[in-house]
Amino acid sequence: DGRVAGHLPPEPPISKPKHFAVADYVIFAVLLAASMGIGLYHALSGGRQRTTQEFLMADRSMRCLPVSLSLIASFQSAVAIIGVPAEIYTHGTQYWFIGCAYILGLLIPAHVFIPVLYRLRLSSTYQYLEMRFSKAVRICGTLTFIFQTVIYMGLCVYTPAFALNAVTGFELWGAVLATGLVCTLYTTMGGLKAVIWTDVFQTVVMFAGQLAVIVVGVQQTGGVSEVWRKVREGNRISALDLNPDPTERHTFWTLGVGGIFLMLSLYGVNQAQVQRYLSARTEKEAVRSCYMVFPSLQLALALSCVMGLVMFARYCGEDHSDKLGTSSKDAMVVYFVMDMLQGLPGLPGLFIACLFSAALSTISSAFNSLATVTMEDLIKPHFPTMTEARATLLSKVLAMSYGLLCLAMAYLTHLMGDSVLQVALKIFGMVGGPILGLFCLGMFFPWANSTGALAGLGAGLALAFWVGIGSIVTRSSSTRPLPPCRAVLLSDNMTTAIHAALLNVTLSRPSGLKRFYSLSYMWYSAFNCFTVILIGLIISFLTGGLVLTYVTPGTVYPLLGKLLCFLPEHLKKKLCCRGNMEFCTDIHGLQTMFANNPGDPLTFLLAPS
Ligand SMILES: O=C(O)CCCC[C@@H]1SC[C@@H]2NC(=O)N[C@@H]21
Ligand code: NA
Repeated sequence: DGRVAGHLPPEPPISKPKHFAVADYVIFAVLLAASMGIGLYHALSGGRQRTTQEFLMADRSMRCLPVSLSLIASFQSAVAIIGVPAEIYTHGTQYWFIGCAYILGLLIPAHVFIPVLYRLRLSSTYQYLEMRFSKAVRICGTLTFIFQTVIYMGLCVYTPAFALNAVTGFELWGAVLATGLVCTLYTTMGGLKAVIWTDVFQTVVMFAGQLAVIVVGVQQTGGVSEVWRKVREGNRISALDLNPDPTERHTFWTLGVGGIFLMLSLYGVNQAQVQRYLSARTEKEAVRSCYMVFPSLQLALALSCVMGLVMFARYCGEDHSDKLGTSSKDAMVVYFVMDMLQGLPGLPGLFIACLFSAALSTISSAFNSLATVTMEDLIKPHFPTMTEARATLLSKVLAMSYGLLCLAMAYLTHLMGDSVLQVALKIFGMVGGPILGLFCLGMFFPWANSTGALAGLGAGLALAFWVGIGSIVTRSSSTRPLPPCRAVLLSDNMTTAIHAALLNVTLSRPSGLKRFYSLSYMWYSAFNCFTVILIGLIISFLTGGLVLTYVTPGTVYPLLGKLLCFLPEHLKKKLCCRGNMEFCTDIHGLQTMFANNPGDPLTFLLAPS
């Protein structure tokens, strides 16, 4: 075709996207106004947010559809909208395998965590820790959650503003302030009802914005087949990578298995999600809402991955950081969107609305849950006589102050690394993992006591931060990006020769501590969860033996009984896991058990100290 091998026709020069048209600002303003409207509506309707039951728990009256859309919105923010396409653009579609983690990652919360937590009729999920262990464990759990959420919130506020500013000069702190204030206002006025219904609206806007970018992007890149060809050429379609090496950043194991623990820490025990489950009118509605999350989460994942592929087909993996003034691929995603949508009035505004919807719905969930746990776990226990009016007012003041605090945190997270997706996943792994471990220790190990729980949490967090900070400091978590697709077109045998040469260059395998730091951050949740459980059991054993301490009814899940469900009933009784959720829950029952079968293998474990 007249082309000399190795020379491709030059890519059309990308013109710097223009600033926004009026229509774009109008769409963005409509989003903020609509969110405010929903907040105002819930402030003036229903019980007018006069009680904490309504303000923090939506009167436990919600149906499964809004709850499920709100569950998606909580952990699908601008970080995913921008970070996932950047991930796919740079490293290929390996990340898409995290979708496999959504199956068990939602089934276990639906059938293990929700039944236990719903039947205890909690407001804060950390009340569970006091019922199962002690007040000290509850306080530590709450403080850990607050720490995690404040940092995560900062990241969620900063991401859209930073990316927009890098590409379009969109006023950075003006956007952060506008987002933060609107969000604080409607959350403070309308409580959980407003947060859930604005989440529903914002999730719809989020999907619409991503779809628009994909449709326009495919059309402007020459159609689906052209996109597919370019993506294949640039080998961005990753094959199933079964490499068992835990330091390999993204493989089927780190995403599909490690991702399950990440999902459990978010959809099983995270206050923002548990509060939504508890706001459902019945346990069945709560379980159904958890099931309904699955298709929407897969859709969200697919949209952001396809967006990354279309972006790759457009720019072929080249680096345009010179035009952007920043090397982060996250900013490049916004550049791609503005490049696609410019000249289509209103569409850039739709994408901005999509970005800020994703951010708003996560930030509002975050600091509504912060206000709830601060109120329920840290304040109410010390002021039992506080009147409803004062308690609700205080909750509103808390929501406001957390909103302002997150603006302050915004900048800190920017320093944590270049890929926002990676920073978010690390935060969840480092802090969410140990909290998950604490709940698993309580629910599945009746022998664990509060000393063990505290020691386990402490060890888990210490190890988590050692690995996490270590990986950031030694920058051992960044992986080489795949080559752009404009690599010189080589004849086949030349390519094979080069691959062979590359393969026998043994990559410098990190050893010892360096290898420890290069553990994939997708394993942080699992690794930290198991650390908490292991240390928790050992310390429990050392501080009280495996004597069964009194366990509050309903706080233990008969995991043993369920796993051994194939055993005949009398054997299960011997293994001391009776019926549903009432595992050896009363001293009398314990003594009866001794009396009935003195010789059984477990008795010495249960002998009164
Ligand atoms: O988007 C964010 O704010 C956080 C990044 C994604 C967090 C995890 S990834 C697995 C699960 N699926 C989601 O959509 N969010 C969570
Ligand atoms: Na969101």
